Amino acid sequence: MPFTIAIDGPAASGKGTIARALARQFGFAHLDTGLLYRAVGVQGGDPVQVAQALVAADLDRADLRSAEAGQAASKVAAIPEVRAALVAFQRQFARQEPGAVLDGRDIGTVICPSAEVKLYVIANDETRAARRAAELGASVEDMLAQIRERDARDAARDVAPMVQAEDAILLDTSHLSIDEAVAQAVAAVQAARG
Ligand SMILES: Nc1ncnc2c1ncn2[C@@H]1O[C@H](COP(=O)(O)OP(=O)(O)OP(=O)(O)O)[C@@H](O)[C@H]1O
Ligand SMILES: Nc1ccn([C@@H]2O[C@H](COP(=O)(O)O)[C@@H](O)[C@H]2O)c(=O)n1
Repeated sequence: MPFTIAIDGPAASGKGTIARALARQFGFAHLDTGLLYRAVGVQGGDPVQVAQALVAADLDRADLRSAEAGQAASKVAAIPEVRAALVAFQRQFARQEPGAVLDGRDIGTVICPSAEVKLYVIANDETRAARRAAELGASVEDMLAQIRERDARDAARDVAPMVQAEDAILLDTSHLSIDEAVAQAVAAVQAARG
């Protein structure tokens, strides 16, 4: 049986950093599911048709990490038919042996509700904005406004809103270095694996 790690949380909280580190540590595959919505958001045209036609190669576009792609993603992510079109791809990915790490907003609640480990990664708004600003070379004020707008939209949508799964472990990275955050996540996975 594949071992699945589901990591959710708001923008720039450190989900992807932790997910990549766990995948490396345990030899698992990793999917940053935000890339699916970013790829749909940047392509233009009818988002539902774009989502239905999405292939893995679409996730390799160089412009998907931009702040604009993030904003576009959170708008198309509120469309139920877009989300429905992307479910099979994510669940198929999660079925890999020996395991997979998926990070996003609804992995522990909707995509992989039976995941062996669920983490909900948070950090305070100012910390997240500062980290994202440093990453993208943008202003902290702009990033703060954008992540707040995105979080509000992601939490308020009717279908698969961003919410902590009841059985998810809360990991607040506000005052943790990357190494400290990863160490806590590794410990949670090791505890679950026995
Ligand atoms: N504990 C930490 N301490 C300092 N910087 C961190 C920490 N965790 C992550 N970062 C940095 O913060 C930025 C955002 O992290 P990351 O991309 O992992 O967040 P995310 O939650 O996956 O974001 P998104 O939801 O937008 O994909 C990156 O530049 C990353 O290197
Ligand atoms: N499982 C997911 C993953 C992402 N989204 C939406 O995509 C936006 C971009 O995601 P990042 O993780 O790359 O920041 C995000 O703001 C969500 O709107 C989603 O809905 N579900």
